[in-house]
Amino acid sequence: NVAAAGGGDVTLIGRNGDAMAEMQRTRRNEKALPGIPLAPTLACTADVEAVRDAGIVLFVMPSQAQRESARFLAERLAPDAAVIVCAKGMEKTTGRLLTDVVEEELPGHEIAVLSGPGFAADIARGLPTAMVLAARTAGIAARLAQALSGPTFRLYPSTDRIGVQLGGALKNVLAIACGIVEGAGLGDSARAALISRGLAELGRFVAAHGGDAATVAGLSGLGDLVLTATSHQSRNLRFGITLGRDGTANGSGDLVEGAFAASVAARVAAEKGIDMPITDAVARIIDGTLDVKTAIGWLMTRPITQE
Ligand SMILES: NC(=O)C1=CN([C@@H]2O[C@H](COP(=O)(O)OP(=O)(O)OC[C@H]3O[C@@H](n4cnc5c(N)ncnc54)[C@H](OP(=O)(O)O)[C@@H]3O)[C@@H](O)[C@H]2O)C=CC1
Ligand SMILES: O=C(CO)COP(=O)(O)O
Repeated sequence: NVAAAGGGDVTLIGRNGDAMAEMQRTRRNEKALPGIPLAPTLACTADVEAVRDAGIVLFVMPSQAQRESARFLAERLAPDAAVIVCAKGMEKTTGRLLTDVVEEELPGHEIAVLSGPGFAADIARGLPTAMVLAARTAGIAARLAQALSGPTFRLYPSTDRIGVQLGGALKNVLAIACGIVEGAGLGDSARAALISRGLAELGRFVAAHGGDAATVAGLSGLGDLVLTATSHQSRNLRFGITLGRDGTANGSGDLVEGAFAASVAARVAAEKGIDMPITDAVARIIDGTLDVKTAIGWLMTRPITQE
């Protein structure tokens, strides 16, 4: 919707033929964006061949579907098409960054990443939103940020693809942690502590992967963490609230990217020797090997160190 509102010629390709035909006809997506009109210039189709004409392709499918989608589209993309990863996560089976995964499947294409604070419904309504577009070079990032920005959607270019995408992936884990704190009734002070100590461990994770730790203080890091740790629009926060309140959180049917990211980040952190106590606790609470009360006791009684 945003890209279309910015004046671009935009086609939304989905795999469900009936749903795409309905969206094209009614100019609504009542399931995902109830009551919000689609931009008049947005075309909706299930015909994947439409991707052949695209100069910029946004990959908005969930993290764990990025590789198979890239593989499926490889033969259909225009040779000079740039791909922008919009999912927030890491590949669960390999622990790899999504830009690396997609690059592996689509050699020769520019692979960028879009991340930061922005709920789909807010963006589609035309509420003011700012996010980050990270690419391999400053020139490519500036070109893509310019192409996708519009009057209500402002993109800041960056060259830190690692920091930007890990900010998006790990803020989901920290949003789950903040939800657990809320659901368990542990108070606003605990949430503030989690946000700032969570940001510290996110910075360590980014630096260990070769990204810029300073990136986490920006939109895709602190910005997105503040949004999803405090707004009940966030699926990750809601998942955490249920977990903190009921001790388990099965079956909302929502996509909860942080549940995948927690286990993969905890595993990678253990392998690389990165200190990630909050992420580790969230992963263990989700897999049922740690209860919330024990986790809090464990986090609070760790050795006292410099902030
Ligand atoms: N929603 C939001 O506010 C934001 C979401 N994101 C990120 O965007 C990503 C997607 O989230 P969101 O759109 O909310 O998720 P949804 O679950 O709402 O939608 C996912 C879409 O991806 C499609 N899909 C799922 N699996 C596949 C597959 N294997 N191949 C092709 N298409 C597939 C689904 O198709 P179908 O309908 O046919 O099942 C559906 O249209 C996540 O990584 C999320 O973190 C980032 C910023 C904001
Ligand atoms: O990433 C998001 C907003 O920036 C969406 O968050 P949730 O996936 O938690 O709903």
